Amino acid sequence: MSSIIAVGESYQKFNPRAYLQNNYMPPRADFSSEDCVVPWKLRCLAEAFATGKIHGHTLIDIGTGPTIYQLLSACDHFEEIIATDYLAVNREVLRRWVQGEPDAFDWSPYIKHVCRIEGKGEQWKEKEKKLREKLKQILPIDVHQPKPLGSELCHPADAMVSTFCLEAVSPDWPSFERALQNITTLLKPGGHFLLIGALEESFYLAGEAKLSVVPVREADVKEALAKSGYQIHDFRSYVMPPGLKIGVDDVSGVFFAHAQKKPMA
Ligand SMILES: C[S@@+](CC[C@H](N)C(=O)[O-])C[C@H]1O[C@@H](n2cnc3c(N)ncnc32)[C@H](O)[C@@H]1O
Ligand SMILES: O=[N+]([O-])c1ccc2c(c1)CN[C@@H](CO)C2
Repeated sequence: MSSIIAVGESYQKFNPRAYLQNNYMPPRADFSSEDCVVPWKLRCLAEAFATGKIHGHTLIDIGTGPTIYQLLSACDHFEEIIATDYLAVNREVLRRWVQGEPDAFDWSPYIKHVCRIEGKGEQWKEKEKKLREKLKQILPIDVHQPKPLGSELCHPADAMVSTFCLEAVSPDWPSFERALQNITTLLKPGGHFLLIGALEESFYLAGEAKLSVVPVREADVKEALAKSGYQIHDFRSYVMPPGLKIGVDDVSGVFFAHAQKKPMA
């Protein structure tokens, strides 16, 4: 288990601002082309919610980090959104965005893009206000614990999202699969799960921190989801173009999975 402790220690140096700079600013955050990675991720999420299949009272995001893009299409379909992260610094970054602090990261290009692709004529300031109102809890989490939230969550969530967390916090494959089992206890039977992650990545940088990543392939993710009792509705992969391999990691691509936890047998 010491390797899980080593992962936790490596995250103490995680710098949210550097992480945001590396992954959520140009060139990776280029909205001029649908071929760019960030528009691809936002489109996967918008299309999943546009099916109308994913709705309910509470959605939980696992390993939210300092980002909110992954919640922009979700916020129209839930009353309450619970964000979670292992690091207090990330929970604080989220709180500052929710409170509209002037020095918070500017997500407006993302919010404008999602309003555009959703095509509902929603004003971006409305969507920003709606997400801030629904982001009611920002909780500590450790996906390596059988009860990742401790005793915090009183009843299972109606839906779950997780982006770039499991493979970035698991020292090896068995640990990834155990973490997936652990977070699956937070989702109600029949609940939908949207999972985004890195393909065949072994490290990424976040300021002083160099984080180890367990390299995963499409087949591994599909197998882990099946073993954790999910039916897969949609699975897509994005190949990282050379121009977006900028030295902040060695990621080969990004996967998107829309899965549903099978009802109790
Ligand atoms: C690569 S970042 C992903 C952030 C964000 N979801 C995104 O899409 O960019 C991984 C996140 O996992 C968090 N994390 C680290 N150890 C964790 C653990 N044991 N359980 C849950 N989250 C953890 C980190 O604090 C970090 O915010
Ligand atoms: O291309 N992207 O949009 C993007 C966004 C976030 C992350 C990556 C790539 C690759 N590294 C992961 C951490 O394992 C985080």
